[in-house]
Amino acid sequence: MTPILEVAGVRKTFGGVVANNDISIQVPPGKIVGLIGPNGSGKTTLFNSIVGYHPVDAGSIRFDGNEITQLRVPEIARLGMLRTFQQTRIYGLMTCVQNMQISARTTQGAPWQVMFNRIPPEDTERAEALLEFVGLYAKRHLRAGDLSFGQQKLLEFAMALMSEPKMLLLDEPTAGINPTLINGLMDRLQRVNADLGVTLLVIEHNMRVIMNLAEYIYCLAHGELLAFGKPDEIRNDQRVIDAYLGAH
Ligand SMILES: Nc1ncnc2c1ncn2[C@@H]1O[C@H](COP(=O)(O)OP(=O)(O)OP(=O)(O)O)[C@@H](O)[C@H]1O
Repeated sequence: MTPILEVAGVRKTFGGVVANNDISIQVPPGKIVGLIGPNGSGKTTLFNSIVGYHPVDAGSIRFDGNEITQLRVPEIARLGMLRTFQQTRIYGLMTCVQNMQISARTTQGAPWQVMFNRIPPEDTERAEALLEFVGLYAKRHLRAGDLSFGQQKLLEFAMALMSEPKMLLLDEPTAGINPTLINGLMDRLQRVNADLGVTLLVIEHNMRVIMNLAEYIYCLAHGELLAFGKPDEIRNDQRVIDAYLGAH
């Protein structure tokens, strides 16, 4: 099966720090793939390279049949790939619905124009349906800044779905989420994948979550690709265990 995302030999340095060295990963369409590794192993840097946040030093990145190595964030987003963040990026003074409307494909101009422009009714309908999907419908008219951190992450996830992406890169979706809400979030991620057909690449430190969610897992350590396999293979891989325990 042709991968929807193909990263080949990517290298990214910051001054003397080699954050990613010769990283190659492939994500098949319609799958959930995990990206794990100890703190500082280069996971977020790889996400940033993939979505065009910064140029890479070497290597190539292809998405959905397009060479995207030289493209920047808005162009890659238009092709259907978005990322979410460890720390949420929402507009705290705007309501949940307004945050959603900003993320709609049809919205033009600066975010605050959402408050003044006529919003297509279908955008509002879709916004409310997605807020329902993530369990925030009752809070749709509250200011986003008044939500808990976990709820803000759900809002950010719903915002990412507003533009009907083909693929989402999720950076620690369960971090900071109340443990009792984590199962509900996992269920929603699985439904987005199965029902909407969105391919997911997920950075996650919660091993229970990623082992249950992902069909395949890549593990980075010290900026290098350390291991790749099914969850059971990764769980039992001595190199992975050593990397997490701090052995070199
Ligand atoms: N903008 C930057 N400038 C300088 N160094 C950076 C920058 N971004 C990342 N690094 C360095 O690159 C390395 C990889 O960092 P990165 O954030 O990609 O790791 P990570 O695996 O996502 O870590 P965490 O799990 O803690 O989020 C680290 O040594 C980090 O300090």
